[in-house]
Amino acid sequence: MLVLSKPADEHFCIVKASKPSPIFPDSIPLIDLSKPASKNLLIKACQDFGFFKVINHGVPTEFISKLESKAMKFFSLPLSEKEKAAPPDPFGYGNKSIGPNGDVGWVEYLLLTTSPQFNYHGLATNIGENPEKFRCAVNDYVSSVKKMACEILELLADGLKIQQRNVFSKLLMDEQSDSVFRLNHYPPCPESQELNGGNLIGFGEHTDPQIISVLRSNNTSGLQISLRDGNWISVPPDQNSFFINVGDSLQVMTNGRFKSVRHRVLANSLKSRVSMIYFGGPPLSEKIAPLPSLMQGEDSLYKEFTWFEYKKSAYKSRLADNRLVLFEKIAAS
Ligand SMILES: C=C1C[C@]23C[C@@]1(O)CC[C@H]2[C@@]12CC[C@H](O)[C@@](C)(C(=O)O1)[C@H]2[C@@H]3C(=O)O
Ligand SMILES: O=C(O)CCC(=O)C(=O)O
Ligand SMILES: [Fe+2]
Repeated sequence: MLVLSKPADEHFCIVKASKPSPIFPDSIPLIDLSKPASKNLLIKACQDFGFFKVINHGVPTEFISKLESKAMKFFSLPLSEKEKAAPPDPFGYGNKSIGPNGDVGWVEYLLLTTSPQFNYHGLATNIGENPEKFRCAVNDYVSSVKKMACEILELLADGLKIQQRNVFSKLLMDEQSDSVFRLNHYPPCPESQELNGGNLIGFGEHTDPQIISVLRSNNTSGLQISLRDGNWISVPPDQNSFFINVGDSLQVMTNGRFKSVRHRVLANSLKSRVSMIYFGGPPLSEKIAPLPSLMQGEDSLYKEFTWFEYKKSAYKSRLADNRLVLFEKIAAS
């Protein structure tokens, strides 16, 4: 449970929506991974939105429900217990505070690395149940979701007519891949309804810095994506599907052809939301640059940098900052 000393709106950011955010279920691209023709739809979705929903994804329901119930069990522990796995520096339990630079939201979370070298010491002992079982549930889920993410990345490489089909997926498959896994819990916030047309922020607007993010939530709404015109649209929840975000690194590798999507989560006044997100990232030493085969006749829009450099810079930024700006080449006038 989140415990507050003052009313929620004095702690958190309220976003004013002049009119209720539209829900456009039909406009969110839907990709059926069992259909080979999905390739072209995928490319279009990454160009137009940087966001889409996948069905027939092959992730066993059992892995999803097992991990979700373990996550719920963890989040329902007394705060003093959960805090034994805190602070998130960067991995561990976090509550209201997101990142090191003052961002806050109506959320509590567990942030974990997917690295096999990571031992759950100090974290798992405080996870509220058998640490080995928890670790297994995370590993089963993450391996399966990573496989799906790699399939999507290979379809994308194909769709872009890149010869090396695994040009993106190999970065997630690399032993040194710097990928992250996050469990978020947004408790219901009854005050959120009384905020005079405003909405309490659960997770503030941002783009994900990695290559690709795979998000699954329970059946509670809250996720919104920003369209190119700046309008926010609500994403209807669907616990049987996955939502995919293009991350900043994939935007750079495609020289801006694919767009990393700005998104946020609003607190729900009645229901609690639980989400599980896999952030597929490259090894720290990997150079993030537009692929030469996508650049025929084009100049790179970005300066050269490694994932380590980008991550270091991202972790100095606020959630809502446009982190890529610092890495853009200034266009010659
Ligand atoms: C404020 C921050 C939190 C964040 C690191 C950052 O400095 C900027 C990006 C944030 C983000 C967004 C996507 C993922 O949830 C995350 C784990 C990531 O890699 O970048 C978070 C970071 C975090 O919560 O530590
Ligand atoms: O919890 C969610 O649904 C999304 C959270 C998110 O965008 C993130 O953790 O980067
Ligand atoms: Fe995100």
